[in-house]
Amino acid sequence: MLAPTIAHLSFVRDDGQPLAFIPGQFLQVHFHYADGTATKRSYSLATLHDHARGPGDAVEIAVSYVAGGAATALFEGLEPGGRIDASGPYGRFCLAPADANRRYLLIATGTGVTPYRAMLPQLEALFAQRDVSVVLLFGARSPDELLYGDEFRAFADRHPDRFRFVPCFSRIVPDAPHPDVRHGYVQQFLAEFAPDPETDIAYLCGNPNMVDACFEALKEAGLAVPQIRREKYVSSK
Ligand SMILES: Cc1cc2nc3c(=O)[nH]c(=O)nc-3n(C[C@H](O)[C@H](O)[C@H](O)COP(=O)(O)OP(=O)(O)OC[C@H]3O[C@@H](n4cnc5c(N)ncnc54)[C@H](O)[C@@H]3O)c2cc1C
Repeated sequence: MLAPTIAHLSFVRDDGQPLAFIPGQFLQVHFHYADGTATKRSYSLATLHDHARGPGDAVEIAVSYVAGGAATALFEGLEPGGRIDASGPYGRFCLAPADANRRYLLIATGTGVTPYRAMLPQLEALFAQRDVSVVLLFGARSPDELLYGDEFRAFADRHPDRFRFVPCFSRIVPDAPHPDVRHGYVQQFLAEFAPDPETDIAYLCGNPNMVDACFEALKEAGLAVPQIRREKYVSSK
């Protein structure tokens, strides 16, 4: 468990092949409702590619349990070694290396942060190539819901001039928080980072209300729509 109601699940393909994907993409899990109707749900790939080893990694996702949810029931019933059907990768919520931006504003709530975990090795490679910095604003209710928080903090400590990790807790703030911790919703703190159409590209991922609120705030700050990339976690049922 990554958090009280969020599981990190790791799979391998039946055929033993790696799943080639671009960080930011998702896969779709296929299953049936009790009446036999086919359905599917999407999950962002959280896998950290090890560039030295190549794309031979497990297929990792973070699943937030939704009360009464059909896919939630599927995952809850899954034993270690159990199998699911999935297809992918899909999606274009990916860093575009050709972008000439100087800063990425990466914004997420909940499991919406998983694409950014997958992007860390790519960002590290980018830091070596050009003068680019990153601010990761991550909204969670409480410290125990800060998924992969230790990994993001360690990455920020390794790249203090390039990567800022700003956890925003809406309900419970930790005792003796890191100076970058904020109390409130992510959209409340966007202005603090002075979004700038001359330098920035923003990525928004997770809760649809958060994505819409940040999208509007970034447009007001002058960013053009192509500078604001969005992935809304809506159920595809
Ligand atoms: C591109 C994309 C990527 C996604 N990536 C992830 C991911 O990495 N991890 C992840 O956990 N989810 C992710 N989602 C959401 C995921 O696909 C499912 O929608 C979610 O897991 C709920 O599925 P379910 O079958 O359990 O619930 P459903 O049977 O679809 O819904 C049950 C009830 O819960 C409500 N509901 C659905 N989702 C939520 C929610 N998030 N919060 C509160 N109520 C809800 C529904 O309106 C419905 O009333 C992603 C969605 C998209 C479109």
